[in-house]
Amino acid sequence: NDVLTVGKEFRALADEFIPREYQDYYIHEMKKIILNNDSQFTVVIDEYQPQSNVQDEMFKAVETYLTTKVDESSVRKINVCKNKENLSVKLNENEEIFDEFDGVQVKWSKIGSCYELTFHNRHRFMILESYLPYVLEQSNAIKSEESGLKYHMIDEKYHEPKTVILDNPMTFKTLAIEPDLKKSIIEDLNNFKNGKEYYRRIGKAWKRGYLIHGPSGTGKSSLISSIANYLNYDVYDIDLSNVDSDSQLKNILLEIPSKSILVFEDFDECENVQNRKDTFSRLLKFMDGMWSCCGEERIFVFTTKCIDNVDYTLLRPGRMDMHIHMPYCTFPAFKQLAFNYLDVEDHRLFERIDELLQYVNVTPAEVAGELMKCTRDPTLSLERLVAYLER
Ligand SMILES: Nc1ncnc2c1ncn2[C@@H]1O[C@H](COP(=O)(O)OP(=O)(O)OP(=O)(O)O)[C@@H](O)[C@H]1O
Repeated sequence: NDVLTVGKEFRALADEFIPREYQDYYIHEMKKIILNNDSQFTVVIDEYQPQSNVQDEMFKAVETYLTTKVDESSVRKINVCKNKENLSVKLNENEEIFDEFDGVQVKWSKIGSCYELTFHNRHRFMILESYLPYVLEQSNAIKSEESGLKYHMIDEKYHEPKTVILDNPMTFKTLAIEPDLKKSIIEDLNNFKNGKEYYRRIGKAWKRGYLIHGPSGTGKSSLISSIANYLNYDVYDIDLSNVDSDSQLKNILLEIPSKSILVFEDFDECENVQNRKDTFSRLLKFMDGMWSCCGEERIFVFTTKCIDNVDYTLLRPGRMDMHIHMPYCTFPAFKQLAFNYLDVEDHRLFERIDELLQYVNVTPAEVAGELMKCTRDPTLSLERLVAYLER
């Protein structure tokens, strides 16, 4: 209607001022301008979250996604940057990239420190509901394909985390624990992974807390690697003993992206007891409070060698979603290790080993160590293990 009204007024003016032969051309062009302005919709994605210096997840995702879309031949200038392992091409300021999704054309441009996404108004719903989630998904896929899972160590005053590729092949297939326990952990992870709607409905942050306890060598770290490999999440190992202020802790936790496992290993073994208690109570407040809503899809893992050392506040119902006890080696766990290391599913010595494991406290790490000594001769290897257990 607006276009029609303006069009009529324009024709009246045109009759007066524009020669007849040019009138149709001008009216046509003007309608195009009005329609264009009226029908374009722009989504702006800022680099930083409001009032903070934390880089926005969506911004990072767009940046990663667009590296695969930059057509070097069509832009005037490109930024090539070394991003840890590889070179990547970035969209330069004021350049544009066109993309197509489901038959819909969209335009990305970099304006200052923002990305702008422009498309026809009538696709607004589809872009917000499908295209942007698709960009996020693609960027996650690109990231994990590019580099594999990462292990980040965060300590000492948190400047830059030290990052290495998580190259631990431990999975739930090779992890030696009681089959029922394994099953219940996998079920819990599946429920968590598919629980977005559920967490939203019950009004809780989409996170899960595991307390893993057991003596050294029972596989606490191996379990964490299995979880990371299963969910395809990066691991952030956080040393609480070096975090000494509220804002430092908040910054650490806010910087960690979603789809991450935050590990607080041996959190009860900090030398400075007071420091540990303070940081720990802040962490619990953070987990309970509004800050925990800032990042989604996060798993918090606390490990300890001795649950008796753990403060009651952490054990209270509702704090940790699951307490996982990693025991000394049981017979089913041994069978898994024998299969992993010797490729043996049954053997005449298994009965004796089963008997011995009922009263010998030996860790899976020790059993694995014994089995590894002679993998080419399973019988000899098992005989050595029997001798070790008897000793
Ligand atoms: N349950 C297990 N299943 C398979 N391998 C295991 C298991 N437990 C230990 N191992 C083997 O022993 C090694 C050491 O175990 P791991 O580091 O996971 O134990 P941990 O409980 O985290 O020990 P710590 O408390 O000293 O950190 C692992 O790399 C793995 O090879």
